[in-house]
Amino acid sequence: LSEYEALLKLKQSFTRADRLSSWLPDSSPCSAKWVGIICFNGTVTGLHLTGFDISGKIDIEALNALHGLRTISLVNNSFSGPIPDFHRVGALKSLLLTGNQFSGEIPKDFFAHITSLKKFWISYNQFNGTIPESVTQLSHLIELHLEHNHFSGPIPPMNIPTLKQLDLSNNKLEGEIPESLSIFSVDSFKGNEGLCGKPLDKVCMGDNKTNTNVPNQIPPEKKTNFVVVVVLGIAALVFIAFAFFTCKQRSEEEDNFGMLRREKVPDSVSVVEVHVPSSTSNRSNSRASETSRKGSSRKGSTHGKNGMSDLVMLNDDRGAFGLQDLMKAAAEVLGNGGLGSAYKAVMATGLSVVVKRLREMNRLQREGFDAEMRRFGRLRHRNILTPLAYHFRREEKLLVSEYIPKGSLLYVLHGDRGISHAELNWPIRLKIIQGMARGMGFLHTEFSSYELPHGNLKSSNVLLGDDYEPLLSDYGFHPLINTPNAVQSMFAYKSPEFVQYQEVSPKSDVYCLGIVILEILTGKFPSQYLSNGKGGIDVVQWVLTSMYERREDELIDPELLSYTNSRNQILQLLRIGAACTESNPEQRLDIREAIRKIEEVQI
Ligand SMILES: Nc1ncnc2c1ncn2[C@@H]1O[C@H](COP(=O)(O)OP(=O)(O)OP(=O)(O)O)[C@@H](O)[C@H]1O
Repeated sequence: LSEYEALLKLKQSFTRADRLSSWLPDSSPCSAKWVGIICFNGTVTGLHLTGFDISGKIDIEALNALHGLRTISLVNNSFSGPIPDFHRVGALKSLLLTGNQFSGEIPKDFFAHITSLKKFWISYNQFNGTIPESVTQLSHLIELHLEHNHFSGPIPPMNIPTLKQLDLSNNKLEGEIPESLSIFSVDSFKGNEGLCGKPLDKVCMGDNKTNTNVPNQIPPEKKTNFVVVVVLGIAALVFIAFAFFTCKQRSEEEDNFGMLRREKVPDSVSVVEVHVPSSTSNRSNSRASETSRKGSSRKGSTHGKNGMSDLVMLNDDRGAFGLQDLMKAAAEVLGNGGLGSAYKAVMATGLSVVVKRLREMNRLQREGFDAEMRRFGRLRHRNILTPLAYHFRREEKLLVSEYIPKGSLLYVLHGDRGISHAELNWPIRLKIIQGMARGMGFLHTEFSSYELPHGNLKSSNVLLGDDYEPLLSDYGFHPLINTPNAVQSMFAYKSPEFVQYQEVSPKSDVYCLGIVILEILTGKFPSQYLSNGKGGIDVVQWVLTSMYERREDELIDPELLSYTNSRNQILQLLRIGAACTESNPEQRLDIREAIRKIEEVQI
């Protein structure tokens, strides 16, 4: 069977499929963009029929003929009966069946043949029986949603390190929660009367029978665990004390970065505006005023007076300075992003700079790192922030840029609703979008051989100049970072192609550009910026649904609604934003098309 024949066969097995009218004989599912079909390199990789009100049978033979199929979403439809033999469809990564009427038991070995699964959602169905033991074989599983079914019996001893989301709530499960799952919250288990053990406050008694809430009593079989915990605790304390003394010694011996180190940077905060307590600030200020010496670094110099490697100036548009000047400056923590922490430093000369400590950039040795930095230093474009200087040591890398007083687009758009936000009128928002697009075009030319010429475009990395001309920062880091760190810290790795296929390309930058465009037009904080997805709004999904339902006006930031004459241009840009965030990179605009369309929008 060819792909189109297989899909038409599948459609025939459905009893209500009114919305699949674009699935027509003799057309190609990928190039003719059949609704609900996701393609990659011309092959069908996803079947996303969410909320299509379809019922009937699911022809597994037909699905089996789609060799590239990796994700199936039939969420919120009306399928019923036992779970189909999805385990016969090869290499599935996501199987999402939430919100149907499936019922009966899941066969014992169901998961043994489908070990590639990363997401398995069957919540809000009518499944019963026990959770099959074979679930423990899903070693890549990230999300497991079984909530609101009728599962009974014990939870299998799952020990899956990749598991990030677990919801077993509102079933009839009983017995002790396996210790490996005690890290999940109470919500993952609530609504199961017979469950006991952590994180619930029901202690298990005897043969895994539950007891009422007696949290302070330690049952005999737990006493050995208790001893082990105490021993481990002491070992951890010894280790921490050792690490503390070693670090302290090292930092005193090695460098003079005491001032920068003294600031305590909060962890796991995506954006923070932290101000140094005034005592520290004053102390730094007074030190700064003691000195009036000139910068100690010259362009290309690498060693300061004390023999310690110094700053290398990349661009002396703002005058030369050295590490000594930085260390004597008044410093303030700006935030702790994925790539490291950022400090504002005001030097004695009055120049304010941002010093970014690059935490994860250990892929290149000195020469490679120098070469990349020199590339950055040569960049000249009105929408690009060219760094001023850098510092390289194996254990400490700093990148110094000019401080831009208005701050980032993120702050101006979602921070306090002060004057800057009021100034974000339609012409200025258009100017920001067009400037960002030009900056991206420039980077895609300059770094055309890079997989990700920017790699980390998001509103906190778009700084706003005095006249609201946007300046892109934190670009071009891809060659410097090892992949696992890049995955954690660069926004391009949140693109759908990475989530689904672990692939990134210059089109991933287009996805990031699209997110910022939608953020600017809707005025909403995109949930895509958060790693746990909690908070903000999934702007991509919201825009898709509202456009599909012809309710585009609700997408526009209420603060732009007074620009009634510009409604069409705003909608035109919303459509461009949607085309940039298209989940299939093949169907997504490429950067040149995106720039051309963005430039066409006139006030
Ligand atoms: N040159 C600058 N001028 C003014 N503010 C800046 C400058 N560089 C960064 N900032 C602001 O400082 C804050 C922290 O920056 P940082 O780059 O550490 O965080 P981030 O952008 O959230 O994360 P990432 O490390 O992924 O880029 C952000 O709000 C950012 O907008």
